[in-house]
Amino acid sequence: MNDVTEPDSATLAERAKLALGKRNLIFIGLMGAGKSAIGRLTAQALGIPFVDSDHEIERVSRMTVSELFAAYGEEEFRALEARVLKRLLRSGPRVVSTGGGAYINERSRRQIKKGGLTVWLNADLDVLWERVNKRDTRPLLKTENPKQTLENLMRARYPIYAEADLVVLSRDVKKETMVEEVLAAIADCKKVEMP
Ligand SMILES: Nc1ncnc2c1ncn2[C@@H]1O[C@H](COP(=O)(O)OP(=O)(O)O)[C@@H](O)[C@H]1O
Ligand SMILES: O=C(O)C1=C[C@@H](OP(=O)(O)O)[C@@H](O)[C@H](O)C1
Ligand SMILES: [Mg+2]
Repeated sequence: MNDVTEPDSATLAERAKLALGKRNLIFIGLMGAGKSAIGRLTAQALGIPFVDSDHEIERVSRMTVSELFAAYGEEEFRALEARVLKRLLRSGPRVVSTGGGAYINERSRRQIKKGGLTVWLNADLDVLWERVNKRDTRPLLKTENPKQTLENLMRARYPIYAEADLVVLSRDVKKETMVEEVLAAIADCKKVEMP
């Protein structure tokens, strides 16, 4: 028999890394989708650096995301986020987890699209809610009815997230399973890296 029928001896992570090439892998999606957690584990599996844009924003500003929203408002936060993302995406390959609103901002979205391969962690409302209601670190959810706010954000944002190169369904399975699905999506990605 010829080579075509032989099993691929390279591991999933190796195949994903090869397919990614020099591009960044950029996680997008709503709060609670798992961008920060799954992004970090995916970077480990790929053996490339990881950075979370919210952490980087907090590091350079020496303020938390909540403090930034309270002191300067969302518009200023988005401007800072766009500047930070531009710098983080300059060289690859690395895994970049963004905050949920980054891809919704036109300027950041342009940079993200230019900056690498995007993967949308798509999750349903109950999964997201179960995860985000345990913490109060998300200023946009400090409303009278945060679950309704989350649902409104889903309606407004999901058509935009859908522009991502890859989509993986985020749900209550082991994080390692999520990572494997992300790696498989990258490895199977037909979009060829441009030189
Ligand atoms: N597959 C998963 N199973 C269980 N918990 C998860 C999973 N993915 C993420 N989480 C948890 O959900 C919470 C939100 O995840 P996080 O990575 O902060 O999301 P995001 O950065 O998209 O807002 C964290 O406590 C994280 O550990
Ligand atoms: O959805 C958003 O607009 C935001 C999501 C947050 O990040 P996570 O998606 O990692 O929670 C953080 O950037 C900020 O609170 C705003
Ligand atoms: Mg996050």
